[in-house]
Amino acid sequence: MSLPQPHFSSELFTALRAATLDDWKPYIEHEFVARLGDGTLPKTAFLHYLKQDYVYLHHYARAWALGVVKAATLQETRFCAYIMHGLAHMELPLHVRLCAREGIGEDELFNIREEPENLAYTRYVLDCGQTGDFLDLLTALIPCAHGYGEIGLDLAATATSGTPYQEWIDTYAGADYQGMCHTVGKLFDRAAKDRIGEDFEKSPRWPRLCQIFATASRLEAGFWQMGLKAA
Ligand SMILES: Cc1ncc(C[n+]2csc(CCO)c2C)c(N)n1
Repeated sequence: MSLPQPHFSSELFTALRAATLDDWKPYIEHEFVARLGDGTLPKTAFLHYLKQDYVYLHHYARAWALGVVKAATLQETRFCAYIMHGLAHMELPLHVRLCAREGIGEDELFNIREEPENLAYTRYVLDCGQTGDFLDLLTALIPCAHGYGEIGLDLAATATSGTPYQEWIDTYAGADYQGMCHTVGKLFDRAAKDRIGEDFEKSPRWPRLCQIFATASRLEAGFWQMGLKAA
């Protein structure tokens, strides 16, 4: 079955996704995702994922902060600072609230032992930003942001009614999150055009961008698999 086309209207995302579909599909169609949709994902697996994700989001926020440093225009700086602020003050507190309902406090969250899959992914993204430029960094960040947008849309269309994960699905399928993906996609295209021109695939940097995008997608699939270990 072929995946539906997402609507993020980023030319570069669309091109990278098409070029690396063998790594993209196992992320988007992972068993963890399917079981969020049909409601069979054990709560232990979801909570394990959520606790690791708290630490993940901290490092992900640091990576957007690195974007502030690597930005070449004030618009890029402002945008990265805006996303980082949203992560620190909205996304992370949401995880804290979800975990608090299960009796897990924020101290425990901050001090959890990071799984190797989590360490690998977060530090890989930061390393892409440190060794590369703003475009390399964004290419490592996009599979996270856009992948969840695509998964949200897929699940909103296919989920079994009554799944306990409906709130999670609605968050990522919702207009706010989809709008954010759209805005990030526009920034991504602008950043690419400013650095490698309009014809992305002809740039000498294209193979490296594909490699970064595919690696981040594989690390996302690994993150889902890590969640299932607690099932
Ligand atoms: C492993 C992992 N990958 C992706 C996301 C999704 N995500 C991370 S930050 C953010 C909001 C701003 O981009 C979203 C949707 C996640 N939570 N955990």
